[in-house]
Amino acid sequence: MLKINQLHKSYPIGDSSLHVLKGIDISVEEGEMVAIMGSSGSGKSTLLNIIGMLDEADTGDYILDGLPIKNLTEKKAAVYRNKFLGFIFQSFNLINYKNAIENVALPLYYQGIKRKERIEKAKFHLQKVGLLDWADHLPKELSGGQKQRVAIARALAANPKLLLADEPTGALDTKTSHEIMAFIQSLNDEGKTILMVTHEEDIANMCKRIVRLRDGVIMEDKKVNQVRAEQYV
Ligand SMILES: Nc1ncnc2c1ncn2[C@@H]1O[C@H](COP(=O)(O)OP(=O)(O)OP(=O)(O)O)[C@@H](O)[C@H]1O
Repeated sequence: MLKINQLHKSYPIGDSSLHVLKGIDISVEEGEMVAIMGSSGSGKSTLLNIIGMLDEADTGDYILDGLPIKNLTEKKAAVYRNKFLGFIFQSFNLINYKNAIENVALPLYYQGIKRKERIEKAKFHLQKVGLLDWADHLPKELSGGQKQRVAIARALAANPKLLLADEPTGALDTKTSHEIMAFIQSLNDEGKTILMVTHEEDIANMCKRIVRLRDGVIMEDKKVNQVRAEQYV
């Protein structure tokens, strides 16, 4: 699914620079569910943003689904992003003035899909996350867990090969976190490849593999016995 070789990334800070990723090597196969952990500032989000083609590495190779991701025009990057990737964020990133179904349908608009089909597909995905009855509601009328479900439905709408999640349970209480993780696990059971950043050890243990970063290098990369979230729901 993806292969990264000797990835480096620095940010300019005044006259000097901050070397954030220092030679990352990682491969993720189709069907995996991987947690990226590490203390604050270790480079987790930077790595996820590069994998998500929201940012670019300085040096190193990144191959996504057989395609080398390097020096792409913004237009081409946007096409690949829409085709391959779905994003879930800690703060949901829903559009406040659009209702749930319009939020879910939005990525399909960027794929050039006609309105009727967009709404049909959005309905299907809202149903999948159990929120069809809430289709007409604005984000402010939804609970945190419901907002994250809408965000997951939106991430799934364009049928991405890889789901990227940055602290998807970071803004949720424990019970809701477990409900969301149970749902994410069910997506992985269906074959979706998932990569998530988390601070929480119990959430990471609900993945199948944990990669630990420290100061921009991978300290540990190991398979784990997946804890099923539904037992806590
Ligand atoms: N756009 C940027 N410009 C300058 N420095 C940045 C930028 N983005 C991140 N950094 C710095 O790079 C380092 C790594 O940041 P990153 O967000 O990847 O860490 P993280 O492991 O995700 O941390 P957290 O768990 O706190 O979100 C931090 O020191 C951060 O301040």
